[in-house]
Amino acid sequence: MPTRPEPRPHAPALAPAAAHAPVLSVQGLTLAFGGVKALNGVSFDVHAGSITAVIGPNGAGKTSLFNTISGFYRPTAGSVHFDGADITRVPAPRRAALGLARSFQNIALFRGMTVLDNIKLGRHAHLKTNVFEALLYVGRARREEARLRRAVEERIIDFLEIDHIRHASVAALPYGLQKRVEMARALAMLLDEPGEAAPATPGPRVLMLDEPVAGMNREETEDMARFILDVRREWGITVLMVEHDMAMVMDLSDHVVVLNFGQVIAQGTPQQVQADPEVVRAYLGAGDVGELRKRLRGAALAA
Ligand SMILES: Nc1ncnc2c1ncn2[C@@H]1O[C@H](COP(=O)(O)OP(=O)(O)OP(=O)(O)O)[C@@H](O)[C@H]1O
Repeated sequence: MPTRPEPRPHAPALAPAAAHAPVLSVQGLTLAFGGVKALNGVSFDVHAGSITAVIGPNGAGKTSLFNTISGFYRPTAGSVHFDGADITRVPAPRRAALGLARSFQNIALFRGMTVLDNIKLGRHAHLKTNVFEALLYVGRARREEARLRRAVEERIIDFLEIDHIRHASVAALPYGLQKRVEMARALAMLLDEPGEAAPATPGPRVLMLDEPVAGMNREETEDMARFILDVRREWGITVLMVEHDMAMVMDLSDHVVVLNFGQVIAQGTPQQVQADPEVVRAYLGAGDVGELRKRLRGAALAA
C-alpha cells in the first residue's frame, strides 16, 4: 500500500471549520424491498475533506446505501442532507450538479465510445446549452464544447495518467484502466465550469466510489489508492467509498462505517472498527473472518 505523501505546496487548505462540518449527513435511512429491509435506520456523517469508507459483509446494504444517497433509490424513511440542504427528494442527475457524483461497481461506461467521449459525458450536468443549440451545434454550444474538451483534457486526463488512451475505445481497455476511466467520468461531474473563475466560496464536492479497486491486481490497486488520495489533496474533494479490500480501506480512510443487515454496527477510525468485537462477529457470521483477518494483517503491515 502506498504511504501518504506530503501535501504539495499548492494543495488547497481546508478551513478549520470546513474540515469538521458534515458535508453529507444520512439520518435514519430506511429502504425496503417488499419484506426485505436493505437499510434499517442508517445514520452517519461524512466530514468535509475526509475519506470515509462503508464496509460490511455481502448483502449488508452497501450498494442500497450508495443508490439511495445518489438518488437512484427513494428511501422508505429517513433523509440525506448535502451541504446542509435536504436532498432526499432531489433527482439523481441534479445531485451530480450540486456536487455529489458517483462511480459504479459494475462499470457504467459506453463501451463503444472513446475514453475522451465517456469522460465528456460526465460534464453534461453542467452544460448550459439548450437542446436546439446542441442539435445545431452553433453559438454557445460550440464554444462550450471547445472549453469542455480543453478542460477535460488538461485536468482530468493528465491527472489520472490516461493521456495515452484518450482516443481508445473503452471496450478495448484492460479492466483496471476501465475503472480509472469510470472514476474520471465521475470526477468530470465535479470540476468547476471550464474557463470560468473559481467561485469565491466553492461548494463542497463529494466523490462516491463504488468498489473502486474490485477485480484489480495489486499494482492497479496501488495506483487507484494514490489517485484517491490525490483527488482529496489536490482538489479538496471529499471521498465516500464502498470497498471490500480491507487493507486499502484501513490504509486510506479517516472514518469507517460498518454495515450489517442494513444497520450501522460500528463506526470510527480504522483502528476503532478493527478492534470492535461486533465487527469481527459480523464477518464471522458471513464466513469472511479469515479473509478479514488476513486483510487487516496486511493493512497493519503496510501502515
Ligand atoms: N433490487 C432489489 N430487490 C430486492 N432486494 C434487494 C434489491 N437490492 C438489494 N436487495 C437486498 O437488500 C439487501 C442488501 O443488498 P445490497 O446489494 O445493498 O448489499 P451489499 O452490501 O451491497 O452486498 P454486496 O457486498 O454483495 O454487493 C440484500 O438482502 C439484498 O438481497
